[in-house]
Amino acid sequence: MPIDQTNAFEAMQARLRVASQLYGLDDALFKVFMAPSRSMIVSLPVLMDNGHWEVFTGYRVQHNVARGPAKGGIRYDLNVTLDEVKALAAWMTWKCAVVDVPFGGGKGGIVCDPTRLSLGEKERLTRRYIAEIMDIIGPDRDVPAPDMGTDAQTMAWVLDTYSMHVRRTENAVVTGKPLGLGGSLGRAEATGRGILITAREAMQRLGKPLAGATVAVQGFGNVGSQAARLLHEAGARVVAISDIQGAVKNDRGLDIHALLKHVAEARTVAGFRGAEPLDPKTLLTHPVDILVPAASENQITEANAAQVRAKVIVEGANGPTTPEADPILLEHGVLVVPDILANVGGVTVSYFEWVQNRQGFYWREREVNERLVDYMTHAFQATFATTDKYKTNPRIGAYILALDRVAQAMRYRGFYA
Ligand SMILES: NC(=O)C1=CN([C@@H]2O[C@H](COP(=O)(O)OP(=O)(O)OC[C@H]3O[C@@H](n4cnc5c(N)ncnc54)[C@H](O)[C@@H]3O)[C@@H](O)[C@H]2O)C=CC1
Ligand SMILES: O=C(O)CCC(=O)C(=O)O
Repeated sequence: MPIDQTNAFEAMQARLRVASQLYGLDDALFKVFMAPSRSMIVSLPVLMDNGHWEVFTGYRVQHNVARGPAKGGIRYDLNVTLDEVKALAAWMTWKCAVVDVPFGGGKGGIVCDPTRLSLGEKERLTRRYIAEIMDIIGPDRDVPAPDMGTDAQTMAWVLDTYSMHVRRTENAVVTGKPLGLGGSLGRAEATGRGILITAREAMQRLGKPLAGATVAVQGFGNVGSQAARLLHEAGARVVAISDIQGAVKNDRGLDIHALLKHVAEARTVAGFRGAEPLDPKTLLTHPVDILVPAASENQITEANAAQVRAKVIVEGANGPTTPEADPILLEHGVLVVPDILANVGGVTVSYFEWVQNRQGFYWREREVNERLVDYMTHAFQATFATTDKYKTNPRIGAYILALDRVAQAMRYRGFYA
């Protein structure tokens, strides 16, 4: 039966099906992996600044916890659906296994437009959400983190609300916190740093240096802005960037530090003086060596995949490529570093943050970054070794690597299928 290409959960299942068949996964485990182990839907009444009550819908999904507590971000966005959160939770299971950190997969979301909430409304919404999902989260159960529309301040409210309920300060309940509350050095830029690490590895596979390579980045939030900055600092030439409001280009290379200053004030890349405006629709097909989709799902589709001119795609976003686009990119010789490998930098440093909270001993930034390079280069090598072993593409290689590790944990725990 054809799948709905724009349904993120069906897109995850489609890749899982291919990987499971190639790997020879038994039917029972396949069925377990095809559905999340727990989905919670909560209704969140919030007193708005205008004196009226709004009722928001929130979700927390735990896909699999065989390897450890569920781990994954919280998304605030109007397009959040249960199926999207189920997909994001499953991707967290696979990511944590690919990079071999001892977590399962979880994710949360609230249907809201965070740009239209005041700080106070956002705080009340976050606190109500955490109070509602209180029973299923915790340092040994499920550890949230930031995702689209949430940030370190949101995580501070998560920590505080949870701590008020358990009547002690529990900073390991959430990661991506401010530094002064037990956050880790390096977490804010970790997903971007992971993109730098995997982009360098991918270019090396093509026998090309990263320095001098041209780059286009879709999305200039937490992930896209840090990826652009770090790639720029590593000597790559970032020539095009877009966000939800517009896009800019400069063939000689954008000055990313100046662009960051502009965005801090203007809240968009549009209007940046050191660049020309670009039609945002053409960002993904801009002629570059490396394309970094770092915005949202379903951006590279059957409709535009053949026009992609990049040699390498490093998927900063979760699920930016639809299943139908995969074979088209492959046919055109584009090397895709899949999301469940390319964007694991965030969860890896979240793991380091959780370890530091539990140790009560904090690491230097250099130690965090060196460990991140170590974890991610291992994950990259293991993914490509699996890809070669199964004669498949890197996305399916990453799924096979992950499901092998999760299946092994399931069997150790007594799931003898
Ligand atoms: N924050 C994190 O640590 C991690 C985030 N991710 C994924 O990375 C992606 C981005 O997340 P964040 O940077 O945290 O979100 P964010 O909310 O900080 O930034 C999102 C950016 O994408 C832009 N954007 C949204 N739709 C767009 C479109 N259609 N075209 C161009 N730009 C668009 C927004 O304007 C904004 O600049 C998401 O898929 C998220 O799940 C993955 C791993 C970790
Ligand atoms: O840092 C984390 O725990 C998870 C971040 C996240 O939501 C993701 O990797 O998609």
